[in-house]
Amino acid sequence: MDPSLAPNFTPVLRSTSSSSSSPSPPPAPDSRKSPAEYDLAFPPYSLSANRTPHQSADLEEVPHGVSRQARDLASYEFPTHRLAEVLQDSAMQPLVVVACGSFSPITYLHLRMFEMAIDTIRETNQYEVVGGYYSPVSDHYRKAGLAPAKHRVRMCELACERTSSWLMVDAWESLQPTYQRTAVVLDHFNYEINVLRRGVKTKSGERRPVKILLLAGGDLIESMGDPNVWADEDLHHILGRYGCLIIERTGSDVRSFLLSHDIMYQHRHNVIVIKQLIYNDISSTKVRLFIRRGMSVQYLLPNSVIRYIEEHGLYVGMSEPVSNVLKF
Ligand SMILES: Nc1ncnc2c1ncn2[C@@H]1O[C@H](COP(=O)(O)OP(=O)(O)OP(=O)(O)O)[C@@H](O)[C@H]1O
Ligand SMILES: NC(=O)c1ccc[n+]([C@@H]2O[C@H](COP(=O)(O)O)[C@@H](O)[C@H]2O)c1
Repeated sequence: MDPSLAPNFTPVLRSTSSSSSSPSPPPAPDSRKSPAEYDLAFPPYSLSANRTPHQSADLEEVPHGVSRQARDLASYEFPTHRLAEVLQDSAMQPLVVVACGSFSPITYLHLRMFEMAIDTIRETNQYEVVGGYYSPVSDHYRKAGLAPAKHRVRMCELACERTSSWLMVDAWESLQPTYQRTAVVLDHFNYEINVLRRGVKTKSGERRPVKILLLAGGDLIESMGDPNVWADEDLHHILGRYGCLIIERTGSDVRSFLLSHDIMYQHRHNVIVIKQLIYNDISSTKVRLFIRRGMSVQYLLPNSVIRYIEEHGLYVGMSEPVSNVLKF
């Protein structure tokens, strides 16, 4: 059944206590907390499309722990600590941006993708971004270079909490016992946000459904032309029911691809292409290679992620086919 049509909505709204002005004492690293207790030292930021363009977070050195998500489905909770509860401008449609991928490891490019997206979305004057999520793929996605999902989720968490004021990581996909297609992952976000939480409130108290958009690079979109990788039915679901924000990637001609692909063309009004005004081509594959060769990866990914990789000895002993590495 279409999850947004499920009867008897059960609103599960988070507490607003995190807006308290007095900072709490720092929690122990990796302690389990309820979503409402996340990041108490930092008030939630408005993600209005009209937010100050230069708002940033410099949290790298903040000496507090970053909550760790559940490591099994039994204790899983959808993270909402940075999901806006109230739409600031009722003339706008609320929007959540979701990036699916390996993130092995997450880099500054993956973080920049969301900032490029928010700038482009603001220009449309149609949407207000109320949340942004990474959904790292599970270990069942057999791709060379994947560190175990628990590490990839944790690195994304560190990157989000230490360098961003609005991004979150959802571990649901990574905890599934089998590989979940992207269409299913987007349905999960829709279920959590629009069915269980009934969207977001406007200032007058009315509830609005949230539009969910997949954020992806041009290479991922071009892979949608391969019927062995993506089913047509899934593409109609992803592009028709949800929608897509595509970051142009050096060397990929997204606009020609959109024009030539029948399903993409059919749903073109649900697709927003993001031009990279400053090209960023940081590649996780290259980062893994540098680590294996003992080279520096400083300034390619957040310090907290580099420290985590070192502490856990990630990527050091692995090997990848030369053809993989030379592609990037
Ligand atoms: N240089 C880039 N420009 C635009 N988008 C990118 C770029 N690199 C990655 N992406 C996008 O980031 C998302 C997550 O990518 P993912 O971690 O799965 O692969 P990757 O970054 O290419 O890493 P790997 O090198 O391990 O294949 C995908 O949507 C991908 O298209
Ligand atoms: N049919 C599908 O739903 C499908 C196919 C290929 C990749 N993906 C997703 O795209 C993301 C990135 O994949 P790659 O790293 O292989 O480009 C992953 O989250 C993966 O699950 C989904």
